[in-house]
Formats: sequence, C-alpha cells, structure tokens
Amino acid sequence: MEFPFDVAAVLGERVTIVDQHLRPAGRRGPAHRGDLEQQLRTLIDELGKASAKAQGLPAPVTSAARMEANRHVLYILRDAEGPRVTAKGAVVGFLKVGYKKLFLLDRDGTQNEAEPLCVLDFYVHESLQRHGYGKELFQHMLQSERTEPRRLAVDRPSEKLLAFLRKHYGLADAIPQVNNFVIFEGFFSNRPAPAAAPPPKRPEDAVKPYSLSERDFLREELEPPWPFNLAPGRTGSPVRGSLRPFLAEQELLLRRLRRSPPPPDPPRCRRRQHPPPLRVAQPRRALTPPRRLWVLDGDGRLRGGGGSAPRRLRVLVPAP
Ligand SMILES: CC(=O)SCCNC(=O)CCNC(=O)[C@H](O)C(C)(C)COP(=O)(O)OP(=O)(O)OC[C@H]1O[C@@H](n2cnc3c(N)ncnc32)[C@H](O)[C@@H]1OP(=O)(O)O
Repeated sequence: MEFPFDVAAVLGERVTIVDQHLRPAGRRGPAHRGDLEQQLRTLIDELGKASAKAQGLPAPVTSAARMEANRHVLYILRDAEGPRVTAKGAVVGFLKVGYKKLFLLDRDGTQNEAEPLCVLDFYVHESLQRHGYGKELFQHMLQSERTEPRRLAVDRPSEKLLAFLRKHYGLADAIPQVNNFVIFEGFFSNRPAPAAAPPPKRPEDAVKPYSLSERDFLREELEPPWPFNLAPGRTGSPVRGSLRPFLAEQELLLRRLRRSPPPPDPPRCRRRQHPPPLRVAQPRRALTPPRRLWVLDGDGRLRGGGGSAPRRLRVLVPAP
C-alpha cells in the first residue's frame, strides 16, 4: 500500500509498534512532528479501511480514533527492500492485538472469566498475501508480547486466518464458544485455577456435629436428622439457609432430655417444657394400626404408649 508521503519517515522500523498514544516512530525534529502524527493517522485509517474491505465488514474495526480510545497495540509492517519498494516506501500490512475480559468455555463447558490477549484485526495487502508477511508480523507480535499462539483468543477469524493459524501454529482444535471469539486446545492448560481452593478436609474426629464454630463453612450441606428436617408442609427435603438458631435450640433440648427421667406423658410433657413449640404432623406414609400412640423421645427413638388409639402413626416435629 502506497501513500503520498514518506512511509519510512513515519514508521521508522520494518515492524513498527503503535499504541494508543499514536506516536510516529520516525523523527525529523520538532518542526515535522505534527506532520508525522497526521500522516500516521492517515496511514492507520487507510489500513483499517483496506482490512474491512478484504473481510467484507460494513465498517473498519481499526482507525486512529479507535486506537486512541482503546488500549490496543498495532504492529505495522512496511517494505524495507526488494523490487516493490518505491522512493516513498509502502505498507505491507498490520496486526492489531489487545487484552479483553471474556467469559470463555473450556472443553467441559465450564465458564471461565479470563483476560487473554486477543487478535483483533489482521491484514496483508492483497498483492502480498501468501508470501510469508503475515507470519513475519505474527512472529514479531508473539515475541514482543511474550506469548504463545495457543494462549490467544481470536475475534471472529476469517477462513484465511483460520488456515493461517492451522498452517503455521498447528491450531486446529477450536473449543466452541458462545461469543465470537475462537480459542484453541491448550488455551486453559497450566493456567491458575479460576476459583480459590476449597478449605482442607478436616480429620473425622475434629468435626463436631452441632458445634457452631466447627460447622460454619459446611452450613449449606448439613441438615438435622429426620424428623427435624421436616419443615411444615414439606416431606423430608433438606432444610437450607438459617439452620443455626434452630440447631442451637435442638442441642439444648436434647441435652435437657438426656438429663431428665422419661416423662410420664411424653406428648404433653414435651409440648410444655421444650421450645420450640411442637406440632403434630402427618407421617409420610399411612400405617395400619397398632392401636397405640407412638411418640419420638429425646434420643430420637420411637416409644410406645397408651392413650387413645390413632389410626395413623403420629410424630412430633418442631413448628417453624
Ligand atoms: C481477527 C481477524 O483479524 S480476522 C481477519 C483476518 N484477515 C483477513 O482475512 C484479511 C485477508 N487475509 C489476509 O490479509 C492474509 O491472508 C492473512 C493476514 C490472513 C495472512 O497473511 P499472509 O501474508 O497471507 O500469511 P502467510 O503468507 O504468512 O501464510 C500463508 C498461509 O495463510 C493462509 N492463507 C493466506 N491467504 C489465504 C487464502 N487466500 N486462502 C486460504 N488460506 C490463505 C494459508 O494457510 C497460507 O498457507 P498456504 O499458502 O500454504 O495455503
């Protein structure tokens, strides 16, 4: 790509790196600085337009204004030697990269938040494609960014770019994503685990049931034994959430029951003495009578008693 100004003066090196400050590499003293900056802007805008046209995009994804607004990095390759080089020089192509926060799926379909370096735009002039210039640009970028091809995410790659990555870097196994980015096998390997490691498992005897301090991080998993896990209107699904006050009361209740002799009239006695108030609930399964009243004692055992002869087993469970 040729321009009506001296490309070598604007770009300096064969591969020039440009960031959001848009500083031209070439220097001809302060008097020319403004000109060089304007020429660099023109050069970036024209490259962006050519790339968009080559990819069939409705608008350029690369422009001087967009460069200033983002923390992207441009690698611009210019002609340095050969028969094509004119007096003013020419631009061969460019590669744009930048870090982006992305949610990416791994092979198991697990979502990971990551901020990889992304390939955002890549273009080599039509007359110079398949001459190794793309590889030269890409290699320069990998070296400068100190990264490996499998660590990159690629923003909506074209068929040509997919062929390029396959040929030069063996990137063929894409991990399917729900966004427009493409990552390849090896992207997640040896990355630090995204979530904090779970607390170390405690030895069995260190875990004290119903001990509030010991049980803190297991709160969501633990539930009291049947029938205390039966919330009103529920039949045995686990109790979630605020177990703490409920379990404290149960602990007190069990301690008191263990100390005191068995009460003569268990249902009434337990109702009177021990908070929380108890209610009579239907059992999960209807039983044919033994025509006696069965109740649950403080140790969780069923005890037979006299009194009226209910048709169904009756159990006492705490009210909510
Ligand atoms: C995130 C994005 O930027 S997506 C958009 C990527 N850009 C484009 O599609 C714009 C048009 N294409 C181009 O500008 C260039 O082809 C680039 C940038 C993709 C590659 O640059 P090149 O200088 O051609 O690459 P280089 O010469 O180093 O490597 C050539 C290899 O790239 C691939 N390739 C390049 N051009 C083509 C093509 N027309 N058809 C198929 N594969 C191609 C092939 O694997 C090719 O190897 P081969 O010739 O043995 O088949």
